[in-house]
Amino acid sequence: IGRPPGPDSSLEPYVQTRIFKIIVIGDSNVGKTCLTFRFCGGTFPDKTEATIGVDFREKTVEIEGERIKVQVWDTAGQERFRKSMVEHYYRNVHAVVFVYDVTKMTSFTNLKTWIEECNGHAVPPLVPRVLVGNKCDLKDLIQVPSSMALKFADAHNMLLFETSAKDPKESQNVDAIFMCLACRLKAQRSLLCRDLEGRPGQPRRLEPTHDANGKNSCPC
Ligand SMILES: Nc1nc2c(ncn2[C@@H]2O[C@H](COP(=O)(O)OP(=O)(O)OP(=O)(O)O)[C@@H](O)[C@H]2O)c(=O)[nH]1
Ligand SMILES: [Mg+2]
Repeated sequence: IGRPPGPDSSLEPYVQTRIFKIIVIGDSNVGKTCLTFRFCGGTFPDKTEATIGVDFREKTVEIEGERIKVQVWDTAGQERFRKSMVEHYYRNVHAVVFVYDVTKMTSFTNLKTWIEECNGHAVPPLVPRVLVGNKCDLKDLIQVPSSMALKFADAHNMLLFETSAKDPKESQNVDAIFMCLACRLKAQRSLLCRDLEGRPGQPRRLEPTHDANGKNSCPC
């Protein structure tokens, strides 16, 4: 049982597009809005204002033939613009992207506060987290050495991406942040579905088993 090989339009009504909720967290001004804009819209915004509450952006991507909706929550970095929203950010989140600005050391040292906030909201350990150092185009102004960031990422079991929302040459790298998470989530969930399928009497509508190997083709 499962989905037959190849596309079959007669199955479409049964195959729901899955939605992965990914939140983007970090100090104000590190470039969360610009990074999410780059991923979802493909461009760097001319001008941004501090995010109030949350802005939703989304992009539908295809991973191994499955369409997945990546729903990106661009959160506010300023305390006064986020405090009433924090519970919503973390509810049913599938993955977390922590962002700092490579030209601003305080945005890096504050990461521990952001991680504490995340841990304080009972985000399950299976929820993947990645670390993003943004504004790498400002080469002469770098304050956070890669080695320091890498050490921190390792200690917190996160992958590190150093990139720039502004530099068009980096756009593939920005995409890779979200695609890597989407691939990981897909692989995780396919394993879960396979477990469910093994049990008698369980509905089998979700996903075929062959995706359990999806990990191998993940870009990271
Ligand atoms: N040079 C450079 N500037 C950037 C980059 N990304 C963002 N910026 C600039 O940094 C400033 C802040 O960017 P935002 O994306 O609005 O920052 P934010 O993290 O969303 O801030 P809050 O919404 O207040 O939390 C803007 O002036 C952007 O143009 C980048 O990769 N390189
Ligand atoms: Mg913003």
